[in-house]
Amino acid sequence: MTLFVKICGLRTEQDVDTAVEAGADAVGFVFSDSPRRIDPAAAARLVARVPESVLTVGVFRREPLDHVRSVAAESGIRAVQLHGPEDRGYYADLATGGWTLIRAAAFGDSVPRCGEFGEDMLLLDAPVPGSGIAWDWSRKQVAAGERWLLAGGLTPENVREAVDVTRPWGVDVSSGVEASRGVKNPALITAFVEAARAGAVLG
Ligand SMILES: O=C(O)c1ccccc1N[C@@H]1O[C@H](COP(=O)(O)O)[C@@H](O)[C@H]1O
Repeated sequence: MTLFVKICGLRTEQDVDTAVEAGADAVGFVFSDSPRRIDPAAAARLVARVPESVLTVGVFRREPLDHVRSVAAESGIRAVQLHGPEDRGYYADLATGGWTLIRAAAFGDSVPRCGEFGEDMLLLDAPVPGSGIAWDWSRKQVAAGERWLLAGGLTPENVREAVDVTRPWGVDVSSGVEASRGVKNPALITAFVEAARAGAVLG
């Protein structure tokens, strides 16, 4: 099994092409308040460049359901990642749209289980998403074998150790592959994907 790698917060053609060529499994576009925010029309142009084999993910934080549906439809993304307090009804509604669902839970929340809200993947993140601040990964609460992604403060330098310690199904990064806040560095994207998969022993 290969480690699933998602590169998030992409805003340019070069970002997308670099992530795809590096072998990322998923690319993310942020549609909520963030230095990485992108509008749905611009995202649609980038989504069109992404091969079918790579999952396109829209990232939302505390947005109304109708807004998420409308942005997801306009941009053409295939997965929705939610960072808010959405309830099971919210997930059930989105599931009818056919999107792959990713539920983000902050470290420190009650012990999360992948699928308990109907999500397809669970993302265990720092309390402030997209901050680039790492948390104590050794205290991760997700059971081995679940479809979960580790996120929060990952970089090309620390991702290997983080994977060895936590044995996630996948990893997700934004700040750690940037030259400055909101601006990706292609060399760091490539280095991150390579480092994440180098000698991985997965649980
Ligand atoms: O990146 C953001 O600005 C963002 C905004 C709102 C919700 C989620 C956001 N990013 C997610 O945060 C983690 C990665 O964070 P880091 O920068 O690598 O520490 C990842 O799940 C992004 O999708």
